Amino acid sequence: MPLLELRIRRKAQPRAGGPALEVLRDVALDFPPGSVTALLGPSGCGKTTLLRILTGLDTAFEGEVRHRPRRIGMVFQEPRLLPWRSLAENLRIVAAAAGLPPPPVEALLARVGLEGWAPRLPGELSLGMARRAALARALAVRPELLVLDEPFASLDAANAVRMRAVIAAVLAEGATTAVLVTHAVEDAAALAGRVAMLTPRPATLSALVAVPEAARREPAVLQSALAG
Ligand SMILES: Nc1ncnc2c1ncn2[C@@H]1O[C@H](COP(=O)(O)OP(=O)(O)OP(=O)(O)O)[C@@H](O)[C@H]1O
Repeated sequence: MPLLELRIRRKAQPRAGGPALEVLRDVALDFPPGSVTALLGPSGCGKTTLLRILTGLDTAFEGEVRHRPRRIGMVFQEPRLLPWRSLAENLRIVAAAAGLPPPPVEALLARVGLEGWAPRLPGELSLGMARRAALARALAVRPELLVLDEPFASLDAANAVRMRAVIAAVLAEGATTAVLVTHAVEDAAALAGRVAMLTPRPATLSALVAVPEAARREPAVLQSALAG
């Protein structure tokens, strides 16, 4: 995968009966192949909007995205699994849509701690399990780019720990370029190679720092690097 280049000059959201809301301004970011980037920023600053532009879900912006890969795996806060399809079918459908042969469903589900769940329906899963199923589905497209939007939001402590371990294992393989939106410096320190920090809206890039090795043990080190 060549260097993925994001160049947003301006992104505004139209608002009924009022001026458009300027969400992003002058955000230029390159994503080297195999890099893991955490996007940090205050609530509502435009992180999800940036992800939607990066992945091509939103094309109504001024700027361009160069070398967007063909196979992109996404995990949204809402798992968005097809409710009347088994987990196996949910995985097969995205792989087929990407023009891939049937994916190794059992192996993918085992990887996220859902062995034996292939024939079950999404409604039988807790939020934590559904989020992990959504990750298995994202992996079913053999993603060149993996996008994780607040993967730990609203999970109880046990499920968050489990999700962190699964994501850490996937990212450690280094097979994919990844972008992780999170509020937590601790998660950025544990999982990412670098952090892109956004300002309040209209969001622009305020810092881009490599995660210092010491921050893996002591996340406060990353906090100081971002502040400095
Ligand atoms: N479809 C839309 N129409 C109008 N406004 C929108 C739309 N989507 C997002 N917005 C607004 O754009 C701003 C940025 O939203 P976005 O979801 O990208 O922020 P965020 O940083 O991901 O937020 P959070 O951290 O709370 O998830 C917010 O003020 C939001 O209300």
